[in-house]
Amino acid sequence: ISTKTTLAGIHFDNCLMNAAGVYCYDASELNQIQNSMAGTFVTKTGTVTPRTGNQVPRYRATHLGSINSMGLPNKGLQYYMDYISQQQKAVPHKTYFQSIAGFNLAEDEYLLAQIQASDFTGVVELNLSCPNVPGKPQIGYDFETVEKILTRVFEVYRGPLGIKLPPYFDIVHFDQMATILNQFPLAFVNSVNSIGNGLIIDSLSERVTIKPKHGFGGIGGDYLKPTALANVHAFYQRLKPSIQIIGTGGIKSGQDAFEHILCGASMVQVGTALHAEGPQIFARLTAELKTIMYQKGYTTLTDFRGKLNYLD
Ligand SMILES: CC(C)(C)CCc1c(C(=O)O)[nH]c(=O)[nH]c1=O
Repeated sequence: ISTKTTLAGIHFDNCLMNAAGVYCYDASELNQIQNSMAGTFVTKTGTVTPRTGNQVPRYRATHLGSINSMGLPNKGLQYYMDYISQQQKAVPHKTYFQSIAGFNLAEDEYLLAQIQASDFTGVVELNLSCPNVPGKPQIGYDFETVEKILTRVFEVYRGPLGIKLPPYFDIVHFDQMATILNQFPLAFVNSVNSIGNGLIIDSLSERVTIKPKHGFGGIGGDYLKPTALANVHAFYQRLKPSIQIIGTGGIKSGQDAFEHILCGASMVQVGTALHAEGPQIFARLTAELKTIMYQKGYTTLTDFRGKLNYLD
C-alpha cells in the first residue's frame, strides 16, 4: 500500500507535507519536517526582505482549530533559497517547495527572477492571499489582478509553479476563478488558505485571543475542513487536468487526508494539527491513511482520487 504521489511531473514518496507558515520558519523547523515522514516541505512564505511580523500573541489554538494573524514573519527569500540549495545537495532525491509573496507585481517579478537565477530545482508556491493596494480585497479576491499577475508570472518564470488560494464560498466564484486559471500553465492550485478575518473570543475575560487587528485573523483546523473539501472538489471538477490540486485545511487524521484525496487532491498539506502535534504527526497520518486504504481495498491514491460519489 503506497501513499506516494506525483505533482508537476515530480515523484514524492508521501502525499503528506506541511502547510506554508507552519513549522517552516527557519532551518531548525525545516530540518524537523525534512527528518519526518512528510514527503517534502514548503518554506514559510518568503518576501523580498526579512519581516518580524505582527505583535504576539498572534496565534491561538482551540479544540476546534486555530486563529492567526502572524503578519508574514519570515527570514526573507534568500535565507530559504540557501537552505533549499543545501538540502538539494544533501538529500537530492526529494523536491522542495518555496512559498513566495510580493506586495506588488514588481516584487513578485523580483522574487521569481531571484529563483530563476539560482540553482533551485523545486516547485514554487505563490501565495495569493497577500494584501493588494489599500481599499482593494486580498489578491485572491481581486480576479482582475489575479489574471494580471499570472500573465506576468508566466512571462518571467519557467519552472513548475502553483498558487495558494483563499477559500471561495460562491459557485460563481469557483466558475470565474477556474476560467481565469485554465488560461495558464499552472502546475497546481493549493486550496485553501485560512478563512480570512475570523474572530475567536475568550468569553471569560471578554477579550479577543490575538493582539493584531483587534483579534481578527485567519481561521484553520476543524472549522475550515468543509470549506477546504468544497474548494478542492470545485476546482478539481473545473480545472484542466494538467492543473493538479493540493488540498489544505482541517487535516488532523488519516480520514481527513483520505477525504481530501477523494475530492481530488494530489498532495495534502497540514497546518493547524502540525502546529499542535509536531512533525511526528506525519507518521500517524500516514499509518492511518494506509489503514483506511487497506480496509477499502485500495493500494494507491489513484484508486480513489477524485472519485467522490454524489447522491444522484
Ligand atoms: C495573511 C498574509 C500576512 C497577507 C499572508 C501570510 C499568511 C498568514 C500570516 O503570515 O499572517 N497567515 C495565514 O493564515 N495565511 C497566510 O497566507
